[in-house]
Amino acid sequence: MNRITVVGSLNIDTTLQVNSFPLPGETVKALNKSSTAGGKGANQAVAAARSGAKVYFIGKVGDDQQGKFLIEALKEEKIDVSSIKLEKRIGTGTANIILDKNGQNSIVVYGGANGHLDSLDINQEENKIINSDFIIAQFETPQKATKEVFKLAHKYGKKTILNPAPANRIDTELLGLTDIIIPNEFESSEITGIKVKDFKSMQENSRKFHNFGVKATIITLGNKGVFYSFNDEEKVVPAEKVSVIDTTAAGDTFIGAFGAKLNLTMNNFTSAIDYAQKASALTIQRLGAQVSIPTLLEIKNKFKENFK
Ligand SMILES: Nc1ncnc2c1ncn2[C@@H]1O[C@H](COP(=O)(O)OP(=O)(O)OP(=O)(O)O)[C@@H](O)[C@H]1O
Repeated sequence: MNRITVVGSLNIDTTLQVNSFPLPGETVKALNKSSTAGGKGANQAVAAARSGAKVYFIGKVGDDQQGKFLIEALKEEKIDVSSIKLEKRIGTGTANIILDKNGQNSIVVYGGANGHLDSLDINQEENKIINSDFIIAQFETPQKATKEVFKLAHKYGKKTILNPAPANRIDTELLGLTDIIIPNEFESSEITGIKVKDFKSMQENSRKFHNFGVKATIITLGNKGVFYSFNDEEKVVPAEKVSVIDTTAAGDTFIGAFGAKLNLTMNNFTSAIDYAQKASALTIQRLGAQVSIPTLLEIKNKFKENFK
C-alpha cells in the first residue's frame, strides 16, 4: 500500500443553476443551489485513498463551518487530517460555479485559507513526509510551500509528483525538485511556451521539462488519453472508450489513482497509467467531483482485472 502526502487545496464548490448568466448590474434567480466538497488537493487525496493508498493531507481551511465540513469529508475517506490547519484570519476557499441551462459554466474561485499555507506549516509536518512514499502537489496552494515540501521529500528519498493546475507561471526551481510532472495539454503549453498539438510538440514539451530536471512527464489529453516520457520512452496511450456524462475531476482522479498504484522504483510506470486512465474513465461517467471518483473495487469489477 503506497503512503502519500497530498499538499493542496480544500474548497467548497457551490453551484448555482440559472436560466441565463446575469449581465453586469443584473440580478437573476437561481433555480437550484448545491454545495459539495472540492479543491484539487482534496479531490486527488480522495482518489488516492479510494484506490487503497494511505493518505496524509497538508492544507489550510478557515475556522468556520465550511472548513469543518471539508475536514469531515476527508475523514470519512480515512484520510489523515491531522496536518490540516485552521486559519483564524481568513475563510475557507470556495469555488462559486454558475451553471446555465446549456451546461456552460462561469467560475469565481476564492482561494481563502488555501493561499496562506506557508513554509512553517510544512516544516511542522516533517514526520508525514518521512512516513510517505510519494508527495503530490498542485497550484491551488502557494508554490513556495510546495518547494519546501519537495525539498524535504528529496532529503528523505521520497518521490514528488506535481500537477501544475490551474495553469500558472512556474518557479523553475520547483521543476528541478519535481520527479513526475502531470499537466493537461493547456497547462503544459502555458508552462513551456510550446503549444501541444501533435506528437512532436509533446516530445518538445517533455524535453523542456526534462532540461529543468524533471524525470518523467505525463501530459493528459482528455479523450485522447495521455502522452508520457519516461526512461527514454515516449508514447501516447489511448483513453478508454466511454460515453461522457461529466468530465469534472477526470484529471484529479488520474493523478490520485496513478500515485496510489505507482511503485517507488517506478518499474510499473505504464501499468499505473493504465490503471489511472481506467479510474478516470469511471469518474467521467458520473455527475459531480468527489462523489464521482471510483474505489479500487469498482475499478477492478468494472474492468475485470486484478491490478496488482
Ligand atoms: N472523454 C473522455 N473519454 C475517456 N477518457 C477521458 C475523457 N476525458 C478524460 N479522460 C481521462 O481522464 C484523463 C484526464 O483528463 P483531462 O486530460 O481532461 O484532465 P483535466 O483537463 O485535468 O481534467 P479536468 O480539469 O476535467 O479534471 C485523461 O488522460 C483520460 O484518461
